[in-house]
Amino acid sequence: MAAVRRYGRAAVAESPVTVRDMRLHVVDHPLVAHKLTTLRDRRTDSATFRRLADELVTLLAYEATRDVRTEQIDVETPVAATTGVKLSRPRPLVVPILRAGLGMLDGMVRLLPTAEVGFLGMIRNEETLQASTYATRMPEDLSGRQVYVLDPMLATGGTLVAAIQELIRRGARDVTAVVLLAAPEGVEVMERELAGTPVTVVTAAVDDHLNEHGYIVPGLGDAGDRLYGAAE
Ligand SMILES: O=P(O)(O)OC[C@H]1O[C@H](OP(=O)(O)OP(=O)(O)O)[C@H](O)[C@@H]1O
Ligand SMILES: O=c1cc[nH]c(=O)[nH]1
Ligand SMILES: [Mg+2]
Repeated sequence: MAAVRRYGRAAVAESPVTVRDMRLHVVDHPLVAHKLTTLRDRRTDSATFRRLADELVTLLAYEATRDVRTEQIDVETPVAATTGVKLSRPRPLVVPILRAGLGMLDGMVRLLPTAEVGFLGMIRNEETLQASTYATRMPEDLSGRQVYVLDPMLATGGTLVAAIQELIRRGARDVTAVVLLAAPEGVEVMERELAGTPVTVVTAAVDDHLNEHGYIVPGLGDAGDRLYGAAE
C-alpha cells in the first residue's frame, strides 16, 4: 500500500515530515521501540501495560513539547546571576480522550507541570466505526492556548478528527496530538479532514494497515481494554 511506504520506515528517517498542513513526527529511539514492543506483546498484563504506556508517553512528550512556549527569566545560582526560561502563560492545555487517553495523562503532565487538564469522553461504535462524544469538560475559549490531545490509538482517525475539530471550534490554533500508534489510513484522514489547520502528530510508530474491524495491524489490540479491562 503506497500510504504505508509513505508513512512507514521512510518517515522515521526523515521525521518529522510535513504533508499539507500536518506535521507527522515518528519518534525514532531505541527506548521508544523497546517499550512499544512490550506493549504490543499479548502476554503483557494490565499493570505492566499501564506502567509502560506512562513511560512511553513521557518519551513522546519530550518531542511533542519541543515548541512549547517559554519566556526568559532571571535566576540566581549559588555562584552567579544568569538567565533561564520558564513555561509561559497562558498555560498549555492537555486533553486526554477517555477512556484510553487517561492512561497517557500522568506521563504528559509530568513534563508539563503547569498544564491545565480538560477532558473529552469519546467512544467509537465498533460496528460503524463512527466516533461519538459522551462527555466534554474543557475551557470554552481556547484561543492562544497550546493544546496537547492524548489518545493511544489513531486508527480510522474518526475520533481524533472529531476531537481536534472541537478544539478548533473553541479557538485553538496550535494543536499537537500525542498517540502511541497510528495507522496510515488514520493519518490520511487527518490530513484530509484537517486541511488548513496546522496540526502536529507525534507517535511511536505508524503501523501497516487497519483490519476489517478497524483495528491497527499489527497494533497492540484494544488499548482501553488492555489499560483498564478485566484482569487476565
Ligand atoms: O481512530 P478511530 O478509528 O476513531 O479509533 C481510535 C479510538 O478507539 C479507541 O477508543 P474506544 O472507542 O475503544 O474507547 P475507549 O478508549 O473507551 O476504549 C481509541 O482509544 C481511540 O479513541
Ligand atoms: O487497534 C485499535 C483500534 C482502535 N482502538 C484500539 O484500541 N485499538
Ligand atoms: Mg476501546
